[in-house]
Amino acid sequence: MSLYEFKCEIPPAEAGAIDELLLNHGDGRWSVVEDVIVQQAWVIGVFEDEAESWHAWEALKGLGVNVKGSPALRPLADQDWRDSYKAHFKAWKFGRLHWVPIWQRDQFAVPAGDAVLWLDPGLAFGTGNHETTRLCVERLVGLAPRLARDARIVDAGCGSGILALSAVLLGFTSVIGFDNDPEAVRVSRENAALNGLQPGPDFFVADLVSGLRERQADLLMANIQSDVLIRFQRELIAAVAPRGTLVLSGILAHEQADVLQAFRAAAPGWAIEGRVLGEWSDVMLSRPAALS
Ligand SMILES: C[S@@+](CC[C@H](N)C(=O)[O-])C[C@H]1O[C@@H](n2cnc3c(N)ncnc32)[C@H](O)[C@@H]1O
Repeated sequence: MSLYEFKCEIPPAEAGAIDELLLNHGDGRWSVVEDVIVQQAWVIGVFEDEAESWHAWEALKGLGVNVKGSPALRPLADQDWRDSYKAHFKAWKFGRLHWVPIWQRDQFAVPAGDAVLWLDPGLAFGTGNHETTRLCVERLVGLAPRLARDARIVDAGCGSGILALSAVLLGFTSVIGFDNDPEAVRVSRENAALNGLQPGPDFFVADLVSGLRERQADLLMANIQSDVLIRFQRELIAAVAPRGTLVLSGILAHEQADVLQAFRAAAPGWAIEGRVLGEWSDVMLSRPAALS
């Protein structure tokens, strides 16, 4: 059976709002793909036939989605469907770390003194070409010099494993990652193997309750959407060790004030601050050594 890909460019500044609209509307056939390097964004849907594609397109326009240009519809061969995500992953760097698609391994020259994480995200989230991942990576790289090599690093909602694997690349030896999507855990393990990081981080299937139960992290990163972060704030806060840090991402810029307010109230005495990157933002909390 041939599937059809329906793709249309959207204004990049509206990508976050459109993503949220689709999430609220509950139509999982569409996704928003952004390339923050070339500043372009698209809505992409995969459908069983042409008629269904056009029907879904009309429904999408009915939601008031602002599009740029004309949509493109094309049949997908099985291999196309499996590989369509590859068009949206571009190599990028921060400091001396590079994140590079595995299919560029033969062409990519790693500059002397730099380190590279080869990634095949498959259908899991986490190429780094999204602001939410970049915000976390920048926090991780920024905090790394202040952390002991055996600091306990936790990547909650690991997606492709990019954050946990980056931590290993930075030299951390006690790293775990979990996700409630078994496919993400499979992809994370595969990415660990691609980089020869075996034994790499311990990746396992868990949600924020089971994954954080009785856990103490020196750095806990959770790039998950705002409502989920707020719903599980008790579990997230409880899993941070004294002097530890909690990095929250996946927060639309307009939601940041709500997340700051919720976590400030739930973690009195902790330092808290946030940054904004485009339409997205993060929140970082630092637990004091002891609460008076
Ligand atoms: C935005 S992706 C982040 C992936 C990666 N950590 C990154 O920074 O690019 C969020 C991930 O969290 C997972 N997730 C969502 N809700 C979760 C929950 N309640 N417990 C565990 N994982 C969850 C999703 O399956 C997804 O893989």
